[in-house]
Amino acid sequence: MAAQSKLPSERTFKKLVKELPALYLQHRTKISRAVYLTLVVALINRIRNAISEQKAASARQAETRKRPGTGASSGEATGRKKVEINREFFRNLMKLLKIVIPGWRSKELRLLISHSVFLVLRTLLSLYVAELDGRLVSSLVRGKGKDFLTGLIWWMTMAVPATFTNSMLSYHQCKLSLQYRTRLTNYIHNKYLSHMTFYTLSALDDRIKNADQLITVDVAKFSNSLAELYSNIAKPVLDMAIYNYSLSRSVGGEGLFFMSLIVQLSASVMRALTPPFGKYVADEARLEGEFRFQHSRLIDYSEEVALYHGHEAEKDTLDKGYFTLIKHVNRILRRRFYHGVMEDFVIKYFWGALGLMLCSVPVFVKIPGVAGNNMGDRTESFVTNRRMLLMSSDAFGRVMFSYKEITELAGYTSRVSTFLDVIDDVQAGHFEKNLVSSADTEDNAAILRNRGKITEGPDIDFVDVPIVSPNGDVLVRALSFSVKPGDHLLIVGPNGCGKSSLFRILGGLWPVYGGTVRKPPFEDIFYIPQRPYLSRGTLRQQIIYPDGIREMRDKGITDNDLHRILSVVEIESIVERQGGWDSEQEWTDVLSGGLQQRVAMARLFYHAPKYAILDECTSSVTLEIERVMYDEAKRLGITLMTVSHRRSLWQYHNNILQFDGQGHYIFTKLDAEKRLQLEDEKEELDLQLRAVPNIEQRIAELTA
Ligand SMILES: Nc1ncnc2c1ncn2[C@@H]1O[C@H](COP(=O)(O)OP(=O)(O)OP(=O)(O)O)[C@@H](O)[C@H]1O
Repeated sequence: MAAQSKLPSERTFKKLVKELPALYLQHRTKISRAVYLTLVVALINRIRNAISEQKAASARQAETRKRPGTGASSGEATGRKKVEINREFFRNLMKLLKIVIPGWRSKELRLLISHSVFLVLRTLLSLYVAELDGRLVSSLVRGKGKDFLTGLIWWMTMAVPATFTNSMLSYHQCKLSLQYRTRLTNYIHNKYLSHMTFYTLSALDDRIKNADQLITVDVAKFSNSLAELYSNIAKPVLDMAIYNYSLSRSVGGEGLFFMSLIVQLSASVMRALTPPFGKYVADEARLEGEFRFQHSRLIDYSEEVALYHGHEAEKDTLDKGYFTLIKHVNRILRRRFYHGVMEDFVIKYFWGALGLMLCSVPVFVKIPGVAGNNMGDRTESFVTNRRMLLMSSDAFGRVMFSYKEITELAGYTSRVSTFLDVIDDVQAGHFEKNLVSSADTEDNAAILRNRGKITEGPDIDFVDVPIVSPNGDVLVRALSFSVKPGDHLLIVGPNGCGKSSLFRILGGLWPVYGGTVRKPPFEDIFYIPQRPYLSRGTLRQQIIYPDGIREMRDKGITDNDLHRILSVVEIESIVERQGGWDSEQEWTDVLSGGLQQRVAMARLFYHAPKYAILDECTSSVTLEIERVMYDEAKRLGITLMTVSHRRSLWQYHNNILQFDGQGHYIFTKLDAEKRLQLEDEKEELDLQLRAVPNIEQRIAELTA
């Protein structure tokens, strides 16, 4: 409907066409005729665009009507996808522009304005230089030495503002790119690091694969591309307008108009033949991200890979990633090559010939109102016109080339804005992840559709809460248990039964699909995993994480207190060994697994929360240290929730939550009777395990 309203009625259109010649003749000067003709072309263009938009809209309507039953033709769908500089691109770009230029008083807008002032200044200076050039050559041809010398002095004088302006332009462009990047990075960091989005994006959603690459590389490329595009478009457009206006004064508006028409037509053909560079760029960035990710994975797990001698397998994966990327880049290179040949031929040679023809107009045709036609005048006007024409065609060429740059910008725009959209979506609680097949059963699907209730209270209480993994696997249908202060809870069960998942729900990382979860505020629960997280920073920061030194001081804790905490877990010597509290190291490399677990326990004692979740966090320490840790935690009044297979830990807990790995569980008191039962179960399991080699031995005997 919107497209229809843009079209004039057939009657108005016919009337308009009839009146065109009469209106043209009413214009007396060359300039007003040129302006008039340009307006007519613009009008025709608008009508043409409106018609094609209307056609596209009706085709879309027809397709929507056709889709149920017959199925849409995929060719048309891909065809539409190929047009990347579409409404969606502009909508996304506007959204990003609002972030990078947040208001009328922003620094970015001020930079943009002063950039524009320098752009205008440079065009005016170039115009003056073109005229000066003509005058200089003319005075040479006429043999006027004094005029020539004066011209030369002016020429050198103009060099000062011209060179300053040029440097200012590149300075502004770089500064703008930097500003855009800073705004966008700040905006993304604020979103990405709030509401645990960095976790949900990678664990609960499949849409964004390499957030790191998006934030570090793609945002920089987008900012660069946007800053470049402004100077690559604003300046040539301005140049074209000013030079064409000046040219029309000496070669006549009609000549210029017909030349513009031919140029327009060839430009349209070129545009139609331009491959979708935007999509190529987006794909390339994605493949680059995947390749980088594979390398950073190798660095993260270098020790494990080295111990497995897994370098050949890793090399295969890396080579595959690299060749996929290079295959794509080569494809783009080939397309760019053919496109470059066409572009050069049309822009440099075809349009150059047209320009020469235009410059010859004042020589062969007497233009009314243009003074003098002797040798000197002709030379002056030819030199000036040719220079202006070269600059104007160069400007037009740059506008044409910028189409390619716009498509590249479209690629980055699409990646960055998709990233922001997915963040919004995920923060609104909507995830997209490949589900396991069991998620399709009606019961499980019903669970996935539901949402439970989360309330705050002094204790932990789960009532009929399902445990569901991010890929839709229902591990436990309805879990109920509670932990009151002082009720230390032991959680046991086979691998993958959902023990850690329970904590992910408690920590608010995974959605609650049903029932009710009551839990204390976030700062009252502290989590210690099997592989403790050691941040970048000083040794002190490892103990007080996630607090900073200011929070530590606010709490009235000193380095001596930290020293005392370390002495509980018997690692106070590391302070001296590692070069003091302020020494910075890659702590995961310099501390052994057991030391890292002790640092994590020290962290727990520093924070002394109401509840602590200990997820296999003492697996690498001796039984003696484990006892010290548990005694100290209890002394500090911390209620413990432990996941562990270690029998030695049973004595520290008075409740047990036991999963069977089949979706069932028992929540009961961990008294002497239960301990005996667990002992029996464990012994039976050990016996079964011990029987396995015997069976293997028997098979070997039989087959021998
Ligand atoms: N981010 C994730 N995406 C998909 N599935 C997941 C994710 N995290 C965990 N799971 C799945 O959820 C199930 C339960 O995992 P969980 O970590 O709770 O096991 P666990 O009982 O703690 O096992 P373990 O004793 O081996 O640590 C497993 O099948 C696991 O594969």
